[in-house]
Amino acid sequence: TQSTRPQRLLHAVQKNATRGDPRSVVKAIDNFCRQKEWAMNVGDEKGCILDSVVSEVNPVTVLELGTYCGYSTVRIASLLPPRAKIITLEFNPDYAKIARQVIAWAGLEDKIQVVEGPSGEWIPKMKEQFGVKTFDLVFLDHWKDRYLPDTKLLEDCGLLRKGTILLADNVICPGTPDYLEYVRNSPRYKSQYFKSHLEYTKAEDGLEKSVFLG
Ligand SMILES: Cc1cc(C(=O)N2CCN(C)CC2)sc1-c1cc(O)c2nc[nH]c(=O)c2c1
Ligand SMILES: [Mg+2]
Repeated sequence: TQSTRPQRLLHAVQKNATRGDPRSVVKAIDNFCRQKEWAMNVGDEKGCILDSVVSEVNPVTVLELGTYCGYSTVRIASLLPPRAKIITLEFNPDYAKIARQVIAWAGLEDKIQVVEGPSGEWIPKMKEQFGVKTFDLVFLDHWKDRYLPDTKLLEDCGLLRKGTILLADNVICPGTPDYLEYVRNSPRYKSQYFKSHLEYTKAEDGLEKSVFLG
């Protein structure tokens, strides 16, 4: 039976990365996507912007919407202080299965909780299920049509605090116009656009960083 692209990406990690070395896992995935097959990881160019935001925020509690194969999950977790945690939501069970193995190869299982299912159903359960009070950082990288409704849900569920940072991938390509319009015009956010490129291509894309003002 034919393998899937996430399975081939996992095999590239197991073949080329060192167990317990998150940066080698990130490098192995980027090399696979540059040399073999494009895949929708945030990539190294936008990944460096992600790294700088994570390092600046120094979050204790992180929410990632959209795990895919765990590339950005590993990238973020490798920068977190010892007791910090990241909860990552993935709708697709096949992606979640691969991500758990990529995360295990990086040796970051203790910092990461992969949760399978729709973000719209899990966000309202964050407090009761995972003992979350508020998130310090939210990385939106799941589905363009869910960025705005899930942001409003996070607000309504009291999961954002004054100073929480929302960082959104793909605001240009594939594009999230309704989300951009909201965070750029709402008095409750201060937004900033980081121009970059779609992973592994020359097409324009960027990250939008928005501070929740409470
Ligand atoms: C699937 C896909 C195809 C894209 C594209 O324009 N392509 C032209 C150029 N060729 C080379 C690649 C394909 S961009 C993109 C994409 C990229 C992300 O970072 C995503 N992140 C989260 N969730 C998504 O659904 C998501 C989709
Ligand atoms: Mg993306």
